[in-house]
Amino acid sequence: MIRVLATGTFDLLHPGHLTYLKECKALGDELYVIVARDSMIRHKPKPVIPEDQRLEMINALKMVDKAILGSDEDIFLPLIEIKPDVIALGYDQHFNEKELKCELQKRGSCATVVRIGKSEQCALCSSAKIVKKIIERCS
Ligand SMILES: Cc1cc2nc3c(=O)[nH]c(=O)nc-3n(C[C@H](O)[C@H](O)[C@H](O)COP(=O)(O)O)c2cc1C
Ligand SMILES: Nc1ncnc2c1ncn2[C@@H]1O[C@H](COP(=O)(O)OP(=O)(O)OP(=O)(O)O)[C@@H](O)[C@H]1O
Repeated sequence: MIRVLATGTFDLLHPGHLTYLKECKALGDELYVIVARDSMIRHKPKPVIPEDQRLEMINALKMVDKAILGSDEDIFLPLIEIKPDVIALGYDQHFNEKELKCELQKRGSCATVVRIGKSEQCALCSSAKIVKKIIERCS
C-alpha cells in the first residue's frame, strides 16, 4: 500500500488543483492531503476561504482518501502520523526537493519527494488570478 501526500492552501478551488490531486493519487494507492493553516501562510496573501472550509472542500473530492489541517507550528509534525511513502510537491511550491528529502531523513522518514508538473488546461487555474479578476470586476 503506497501512501502519497499532497499539500497546499487550496483557496478558491479550480481545475489546476484537481489535476494536481489526480496526478498525486496516481502515484500510489491512497492520497492524504495536508491543508495549510491560515496562520502558516506568510509567503502570499492570506486565503479568502477560512481553513475549516478549505479542508471540507478537499475532503469531499473523490480522489482524496483523507485530508487534515496541518500543524500551526511545525510542518514536519503531521508526518509522524501520516507516514507518507511519497510526498508530491506542486509545480510552484517553494520547497527544494533535495533539502526537503534531507530534512525528512533527519527525522527518520524515507519518503520519496517528487514534483508534479503544471496543468495548462484551464483559463483561470490560479487562486491568485481568480482574486485579481474579482477585484478588477468590482473596481
Ligand atoms: C511535507 C509538507 C508538510 C507540510 N505541512 C504543513 C503543516 O503541517 N501545516 C501547514 O500549515 N502547512 C504545511 N505545509 C505547507 C503547505 O501545505 C503549502 O505547501 C504551503 O502553504 C505552500 O504551498 P502553496 O503556496 O502551494 O499553498 C507542508 C508542506 C509540505 C511540503
Ligand atoms: N494549474 C495547476 N496545475 C498543476 N498544479 C497546480 C495548478 N494550480 C495549483 N496547483 C497545485 O495545487 C497545489 C495547491 O495550490 P495552491 O493552493 O498554491 O493554489 P494556486 O492556485 O497555485 O494558488 P496561487 O495562485 O495563490 O499561487 C499546489 O501544489 C500547486 O502547485
